[in-house]
Amino acid sequence: MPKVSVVPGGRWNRFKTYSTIQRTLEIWGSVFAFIFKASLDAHELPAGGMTEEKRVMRRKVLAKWLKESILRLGPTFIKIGQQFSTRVDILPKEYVDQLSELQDQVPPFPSETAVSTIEEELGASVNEIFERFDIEPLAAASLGQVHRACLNGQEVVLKVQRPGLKELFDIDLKNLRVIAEYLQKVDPKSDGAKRDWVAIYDECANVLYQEIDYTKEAFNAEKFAENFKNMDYVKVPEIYWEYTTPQVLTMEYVPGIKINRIQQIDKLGLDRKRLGRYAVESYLEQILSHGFFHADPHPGNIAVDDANGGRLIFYDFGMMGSISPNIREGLLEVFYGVYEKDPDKVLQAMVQMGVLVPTGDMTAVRRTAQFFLDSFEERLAAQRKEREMATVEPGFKKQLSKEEKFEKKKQRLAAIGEDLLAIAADQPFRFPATFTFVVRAFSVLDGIGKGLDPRFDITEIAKPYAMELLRFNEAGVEVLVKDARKRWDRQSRAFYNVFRQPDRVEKLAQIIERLEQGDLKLRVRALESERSFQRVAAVQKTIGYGVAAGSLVNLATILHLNSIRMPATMGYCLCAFFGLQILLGVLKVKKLDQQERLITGTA
Ligand SMILES: Nc1ncnc2c1ncn2[C@@H]1O[C@H](COP(=O)(O)OP(=O)(O)OP(=O)(O)O)[C@@H](O)[C@H]1O
Repeated sequence: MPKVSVVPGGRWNRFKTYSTIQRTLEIWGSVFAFIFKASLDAHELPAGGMTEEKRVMRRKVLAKWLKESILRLGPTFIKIGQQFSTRVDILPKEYVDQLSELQDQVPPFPSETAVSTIEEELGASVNEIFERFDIEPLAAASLGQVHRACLNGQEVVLKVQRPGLKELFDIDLKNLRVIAEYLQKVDPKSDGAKRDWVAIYDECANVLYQEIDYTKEAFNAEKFAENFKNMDYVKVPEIYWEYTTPQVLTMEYVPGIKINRIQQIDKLGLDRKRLGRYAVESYLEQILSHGFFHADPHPGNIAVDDANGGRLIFYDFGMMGSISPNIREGLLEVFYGVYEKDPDKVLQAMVQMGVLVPTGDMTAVRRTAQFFLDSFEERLAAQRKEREMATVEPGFKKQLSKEEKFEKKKQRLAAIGEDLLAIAADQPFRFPATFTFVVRAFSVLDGIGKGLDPRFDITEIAKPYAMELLRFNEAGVEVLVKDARKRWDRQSRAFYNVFRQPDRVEKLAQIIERLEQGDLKLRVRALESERSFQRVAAVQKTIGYGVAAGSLVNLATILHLNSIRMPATMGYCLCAFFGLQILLGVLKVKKLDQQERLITGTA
């Protein structure tokens, strides 16, 4: 049996060696415990009946348990958990919140192990290489730890990887692949491109293996630094390539104050508002101009110092995102569409980017886009008003009561509920992983910005900056030229149409004639009936599973009574499988009923 050496720390750290079987059992133990807890939550009715609040509370408790299990299971799961903490498209909010806390909670490993890794990788003793080497680590992280040293008179830091990671990843990922394949089969949303668990697994595995090669991180850091070479408000530590290997990364020591340490930033006398603006602008620059962005901007990875009147220091380039030029152009087009409050422009850009797949019924999508553009505008106006009030009357903040919030939510749902359900049924949106990282980056930035300046408004900073990019950046100019061309085409078409009116009347008459003759058919979409059919199908399927489970339990019992053990056990197992399907079916029907109640306003 292959043995893997794992370092001390949590449960995964307790043993020096780990067998594949032990590790597999540990992983599956946690998986089954999670399934058991989740099904208990789904079944057990709390006192006083189930309410949305109680459901959220149960999800919170389970999500917390999951986070703790992930920490017990160690690096592979922590890193995958961190990746999932961006997937608002896959996980409920409570899970996303808990998984976002998975940073920097990993214990360090013995410094002697770090020293022997450095000596093995660099081929000499630390005393020979460095004038000084700090045995006490500066920081510990999930995949490695950071030590300070002095090299040829320069202050440097060395990021040293935990030993045995590759072997641990190999075992863990084999097990995770089995889980992904199972989810692919049982998740009703995993058909086609809707939620491809195996593809998600492949993506996670790929990112993980990339992260344990520090030469890739060094390369990313240099590319990032090169992109920002003309902007002195961004600092990236310089790489010492001669002392960098896949497991040891040596770079310039750039101390700074973490961007969420407000008091310390104030002590340095830095302009917090300006730092918040820099953070947003640097991200717009990365996403819209460079197409290469830091995909993990948590406050541990961004610091500030007082050089050049206050600058941002970026650490950790293990997880970077790339955006192709056509997506960048598409994003600028979306932005331009939002700016112009034109839903067609926004949708067209989304189709071009492959985020929206035109389905038969695009009216629901268009109406929803219009609705969101209007409410976005409304929200901005309300915020503007609130700010104005706050200047006149310091401390003013309009707080909506719980009832008011609920009423607003109900009104919103009543306005577009039907369309949202149609979109949910057609599933025309595709959400590539890169986008989830972009969304996550901006939501983290929003948090960072609000910490720095309570009046921080990401949209206000983004608007003029993105408009500038639109005017001066190559992709932006392309967007404007395309738009001008489209406007010109529309105007010339309108001019041409003036002379084509008689033709059109003739065509209309022909269509009416064909309708009368039955050559043409109108397709009418009745969303209510579609939903009813969906419910009937779900009920029918569940009844089918019930019949199968009932027959199997009878058959297995007869076999068992006649001491035909093996087939009887198989019968019981199959019966349990069908039982699980019944449970999933019942949950699905319940969910459909709940949606229906929301939409008809009978909730
Ligand atoms: N060049 C540097 N100069 C000064 N401090 C540094 C430098 N690089 C890293 N650090 C410190 O070490 C900490 C951990 O570094 P880093 O985030 O790169 O590690 P990591 O293993 O990639 O972490 P994780 O993957 O968990 O985010 C940083 O938050 C920072 O405090």
